[in-house]
Amino acid sequence: MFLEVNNLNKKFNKEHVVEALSFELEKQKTLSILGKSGCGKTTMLKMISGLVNPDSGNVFLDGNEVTLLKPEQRNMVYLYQEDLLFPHLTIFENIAFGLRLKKINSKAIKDQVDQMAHSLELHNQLDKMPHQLSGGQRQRVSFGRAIIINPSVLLLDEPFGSLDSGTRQRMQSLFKNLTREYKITSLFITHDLKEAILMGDKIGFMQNGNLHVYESKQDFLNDPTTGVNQEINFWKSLQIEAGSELKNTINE
Ligand SMILES: Nc1ncnc2c1ncn2[C@@H]1O[C@H](COP(=O)(O)OP(=O)(O)OP(=O)(O)O)[C@@H](O)[C@H]1O
Repeated sequence: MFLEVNNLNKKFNKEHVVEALSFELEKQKTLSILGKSGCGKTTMLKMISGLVNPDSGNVFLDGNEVTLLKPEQRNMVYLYQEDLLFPHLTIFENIAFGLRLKKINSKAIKDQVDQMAHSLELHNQLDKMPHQLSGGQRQRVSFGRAIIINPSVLLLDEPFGSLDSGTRQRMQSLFKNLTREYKITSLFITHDLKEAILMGDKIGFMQNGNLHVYESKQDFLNDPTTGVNQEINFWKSLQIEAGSELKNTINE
């Protein structure tokens, strides 16, 4: 398996935030992760990326143990909602940043940034500075900057949480296309049920520091312990209400 997480544990003071957490993920798949606020999702991503050390447990990437490697030695990128761009660099240079660190030649950098900017529909924005872009455009730059260095795993912590619903939908389909084009493996934390279902090849639900990954999306939808049924029933009841209101209007 490409990413293997074995029995991770983390306590902060006396609080057991992540407990006996294990799961696996195939290459080029996206695992959506849902779970209540405070259940340990961010702590889990930070341990996988190396930003927080686990008390015990192991992380394997492509068969190699990375548990105690520094974040920059893992080739993973952790991306969160308000990921900041470099304010003094143009959009081109923000996207190119990781390639410049790798000392790639200028012609190859230009080609790769141009291709990425086209995929992200940012090709007319490359000369601007970050403060001249909208929130959704800035979020796309963050993605471009993360993906262009070809990370082994992309760790996304509610990446679209701050966007309005229209922009969020466009970002979801853009991200879907990017995952295919750039063959991305990712963990995708979200509080939005629909987004989890749309974005994930698989769905995991986190509770009390533990993650359960379902065999199929249907298995997740069938599990009464997640509360997902209540949400679906709520939307269904609205539909029924809207339908009967429509009928009444027609009959009046
Ligand atoms: N550095 C820290 N020191 C002490 N406690 C922490 C630390 N980081 C996280 N916690 C605690 O661990 C628990 C889990 O936090 P975490 O951020 O992982 O949750 P989450 O599931 O990502 O929540 P949310 O959905 O609200 O972002 C919380 O009770 C939090 O207060």
